[in-house]
Amino acid sequence: MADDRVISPETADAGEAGMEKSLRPQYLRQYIGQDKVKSELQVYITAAQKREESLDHVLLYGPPGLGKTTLAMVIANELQVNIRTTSGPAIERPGDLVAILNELQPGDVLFIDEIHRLPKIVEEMLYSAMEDFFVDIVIGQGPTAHPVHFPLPPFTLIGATTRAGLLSAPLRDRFGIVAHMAYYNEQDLTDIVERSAAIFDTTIVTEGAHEIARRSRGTPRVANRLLKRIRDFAQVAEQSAIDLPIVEKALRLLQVDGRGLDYVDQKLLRAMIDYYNGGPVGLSTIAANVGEETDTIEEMYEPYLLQIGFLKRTPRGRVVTPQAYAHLGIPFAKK
Ligand SMILES: Nc1ncnc2c1ncn2[C@@H]1O[C@H](COP(=O)(O)OP(=O)(O)OP(=O)(O)O)[C@@H](O)[C@H]1O
Ligand SMILES: [Mg+2]
Repeated sequence: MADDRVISPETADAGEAGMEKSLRPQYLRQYIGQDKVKSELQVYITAAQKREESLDHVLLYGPPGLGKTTLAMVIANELQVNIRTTSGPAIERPGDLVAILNELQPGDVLFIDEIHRLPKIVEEMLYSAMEDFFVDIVIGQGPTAHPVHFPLPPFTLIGATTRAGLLSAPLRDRFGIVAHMAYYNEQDLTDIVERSAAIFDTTIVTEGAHEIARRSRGTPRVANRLLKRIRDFAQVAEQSAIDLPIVEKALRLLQVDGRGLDYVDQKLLRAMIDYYNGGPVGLSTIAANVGEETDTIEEMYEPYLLQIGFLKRTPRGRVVTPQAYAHLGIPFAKK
């Protein structure tokens, strides 16, 4: 069910992945928002360049679609080095990691997406690679097996994760730079929509861009996807520019409400209100009610609802807030 949601923060398909590539900013100055992360990175990048050293390892964490992969590529561009991209689940054995590390040139960036999903033995091998730029591997089997010390060029590991909490302490501690990606504010998202529209060669009025921003759940990936859908609506309506009425009409048809909630969010909140008087309700109960996995609720639906203050976490479970009642037009009775 989650896959067909227009406001899902995850990449939908290969077509969307291609579109994202064309929309990716290349340099820090084109990267909109995340000002704190950007200004810190700028300092570290400049310092590393002055010392002619590799940049410290960087951990990027935050919800899906906020620009972690994009930022990793931007960092490599700023450093003027190559980037090698892989992901935690793709590196199955220590040998896979050695093969990747072996290809790195001094100063290169190795980007490991979903780094919390690295197999344990691979992760342990990464410790010495990160800290002292070597790995010890065993070559051969049985009586002929012998350890080999394998020096590596200095490199920068950039790890990305949506779940920093799932990272082991030894791994987390080896990142000199830890950057928390925050949800984007409306102004930054408006700028992102306007920038993307320009790349698509589409005219959009600022009120239209702002309306898309308001309903994008603080997430550039969602903003770009909504823009693309709305652009189709405008095209079919033979409208040369995207204005506010066409944005509103399209989002009504796409069932994305004024705060960016869709039918699943609404169903989730309403089930909590109708059956549990607004909570507290346990995560597994909520999941059963909307027919989703608990992980999906925790990673994809809940963060935004918590962020905008529609849900609250308490020791006894999740609670629907008065703001959510107001948004849904349901009278809130104090308990
Ligand atoms: N700061 C930004 N400025 C402009 N566009 C951005 C920015 N951040 C992200 N985007 C756009 O949003 C899309 C999604 O970004 P990206 O793939 O980097 O997210 P992510 O955090 O890696 O997501 P995931 O957790 O799913 O891997 C990209 O196509 C990019 O164009
Ligand atoms: Mg990514």
